[in-house]
Amino acid sequence: MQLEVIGVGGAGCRIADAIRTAETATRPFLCDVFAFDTDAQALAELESVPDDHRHRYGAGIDTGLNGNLQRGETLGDEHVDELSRKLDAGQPSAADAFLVVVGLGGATGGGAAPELVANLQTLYDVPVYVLGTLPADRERSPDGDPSVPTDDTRPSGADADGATRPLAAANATQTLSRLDGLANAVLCFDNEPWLRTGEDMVDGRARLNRELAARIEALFGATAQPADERATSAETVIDANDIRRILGNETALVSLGYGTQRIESGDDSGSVLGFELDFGLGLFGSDSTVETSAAVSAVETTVGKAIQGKLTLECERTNTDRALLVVGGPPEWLNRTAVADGRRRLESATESTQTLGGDAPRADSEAVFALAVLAGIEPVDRIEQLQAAARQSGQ
Ligand SMILES: Nc1nc2c(ncn2[C@@H]2O[C@H](COP(=O)(O)OP(=O)(O)OP(=O)(O)O)[C@@H](O)[C@H]2O)c(=O)[nH]1
Repeated sequence: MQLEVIGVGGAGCRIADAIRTAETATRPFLCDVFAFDTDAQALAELESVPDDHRHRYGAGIDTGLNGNLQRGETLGDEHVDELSRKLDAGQPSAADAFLVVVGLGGATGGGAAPELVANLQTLYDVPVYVLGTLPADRERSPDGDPSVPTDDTRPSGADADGATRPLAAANATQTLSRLDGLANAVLCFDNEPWLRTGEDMVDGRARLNRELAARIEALFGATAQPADERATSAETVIDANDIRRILGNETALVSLGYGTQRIESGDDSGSVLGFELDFGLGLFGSDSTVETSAAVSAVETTVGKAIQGKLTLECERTNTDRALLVVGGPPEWLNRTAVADGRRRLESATESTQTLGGDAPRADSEAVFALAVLAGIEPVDRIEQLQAAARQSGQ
């Protein structure tokens, strides 16, 4: 499966950048990655999006819209054709799906995303997903930078008690409601629980973006054709149709769970943990075998973390309509029975009757991972909290 990623606004572009960095040469899953922003400086600071795939729009706006969603929507409306045309610098028609990435609390990304999603839906015959971050409670400015003063012309103010800043909350709920019926699904990442105590968005965002990018790579990378034709094929392949079936096409909210465990391949003394010694065949070559108990335990542990650990958006697991489990890692660690048990465990945790599972062998990896996709998770407390914060601000 080939994914076309389009970041819009500061958060969207940084996360798109992190996704491109997370892609591995052995499992390419990205068609193109584009970054669109009104903020020239933020675009210049990206690391992996090619220069000719970065585009600044909105003449006369130098440092973003500072949370003014109305302006963002107007700009999105005015520039949507220009942004869509920019995609022709890549290969959008080869994409199996689009992923439009935005920080939902902002104005540039939130303002343009619904227009862009609607336009992509008319131009291409593949699903258009949104990956959106929810604003953190501790934010004091729309881009998460506490040093940026609040714009007094805007209808909001920082909450003394630390509750979600009403403007960011109002922007997020308004953009989510505009996306309803346009995006095939909205994958959510709630910034607040991922920040550490005392950490603000600017300090924490690179780490958060890496966490999120690892999950996106685990999901869409599982569908990639390995670059090396000799690579081990999956027992149960996950393809674009499976992803389409699970994410759906009714703007379901989606949360991702993830667990990973480094595998012990050896230590200085030459003894081997987890591996049965196989001197004749080369200790760590592809002929290495793994103790069944070690493989089963690694799969069980990562699946447990993916299902019961911290999600990108906390929700009642039993509310899930559809679910998918991907278990990946070196092929000799992907114990078939344990992977099948993991899928059943996800099915029972979510009580979903539509649960798929598959494996993603990665000969070059030193970890086993599990990714759980929970789709159709509404109602979600956190979204209701943001709606309440938005109402409180009269937005
Ligand atoms: N996870 C994550 N969230 C971010 C990041 N940067 C900002 N955010 C969040 O995204 C929201 C929107 O910020 P931006 O993306 O900078 O806003 P924008 O779309 O550029 O809009 P304006 O700055 O208002 O023009 C903020 O309220 C934060 O919640 C980031 O790099 N990673």
